[in-house]
Amino acid sequence: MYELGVIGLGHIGVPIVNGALSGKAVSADQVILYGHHPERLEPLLLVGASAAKSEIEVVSSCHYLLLSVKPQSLSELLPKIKPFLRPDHVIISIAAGISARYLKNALGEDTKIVLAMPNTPLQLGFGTTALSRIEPATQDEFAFAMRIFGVSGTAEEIPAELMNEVIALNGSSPAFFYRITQIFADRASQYGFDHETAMRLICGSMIGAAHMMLSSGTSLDDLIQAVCSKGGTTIAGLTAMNDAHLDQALIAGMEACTQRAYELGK
Ligand SMILES: NC(=O)C1=CN([C@@H]2O[C@H](COP(=O)(O)OP(=O)(O)OC[C@H]3O[C@@H](n4cnc5c(N)ncnc54)[C@H](OP(=O)(O)O)[C@@H]3O)[C@@H](O)[C@H]2O)C=CC1
Ligand SMILES: O=C(O)[C@@H]1CCC=N1
Repeated sequence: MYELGVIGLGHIGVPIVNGALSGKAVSADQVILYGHHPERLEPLLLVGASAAKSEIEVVSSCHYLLLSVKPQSLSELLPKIKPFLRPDHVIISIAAGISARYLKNALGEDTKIVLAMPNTPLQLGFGTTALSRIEPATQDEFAFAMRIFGVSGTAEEIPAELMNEVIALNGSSPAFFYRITQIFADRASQYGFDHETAMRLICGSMIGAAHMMLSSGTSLDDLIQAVCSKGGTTIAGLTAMNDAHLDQALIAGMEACTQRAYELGK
């Protein structure tokens, strides 16, 4: 019996397994994998994980089952695996919008579930994952899931009712931040900066600002004030951004992200 089985090894599945192995949350000989693209599994097999020939083989031979397929693939996958589930199985689902109710309707009322929303920076050890324990999964089982993600960054327990809303905060937000950075970088290149220099300056400022927000003990208002010299450049920039409806653009993005999660879970 393997401790961790994984079905679906794509953009996020592979880095989750990589991180869990290198962070020693689970040992490679305790991991069995099944994905549609065998070449993506190869680096994981080289370090000692096992490959299954089917979804059923994974389910039949693991305790924790990480589902990292797209939400749209679950309607086909869940009925396939249901006959092979045992009461001790713990399903760890990272599928955006897929609630515990959806999973229990498909797999059975007593299914042990952990919902998790990770993000891709976990591939560099800077992930932030939000997790929720669903009864009857035990605290020890939840702790295992927390470790799987926590070794690749940080892991936070959140209420299950907020799993869709958290996607805008961590799951999808890296892409929002990349897009904002792209806008800054494109403008910087028009000013004459080479791309690499601009990226170092912009991203370095983002990292510095993030540290200030998390560790300086100063409120967001006071941090903003400290940058805004009276009559200076920052207040001019912020005023123009506010006049161009920055708040509305970002809030609309968050709302569309959350709305899509609810649609995917129907
Ligand atoms: N990408 C991200 O940043 C994040 C993604 N998520 C969630 O993670 C999940 C995966 O997303 P992502 O990695 O981006 O998607 P990908 O499409 O990159 O990966 C999913 C993989 O699962 C494969 N797959 C589908 N059905 C099966 C099956 N029955 N057996 C084995 N493999 C299967 C797909 O193969 P095929 O190519 O044939 O479809 C694909 O390779 C989604 O539910 C998403 O909501 C959560 C947080 C962040
Ligand atoms: O875009 C998506 O649907 C997934 C979920 C969060 C990040 N990527």
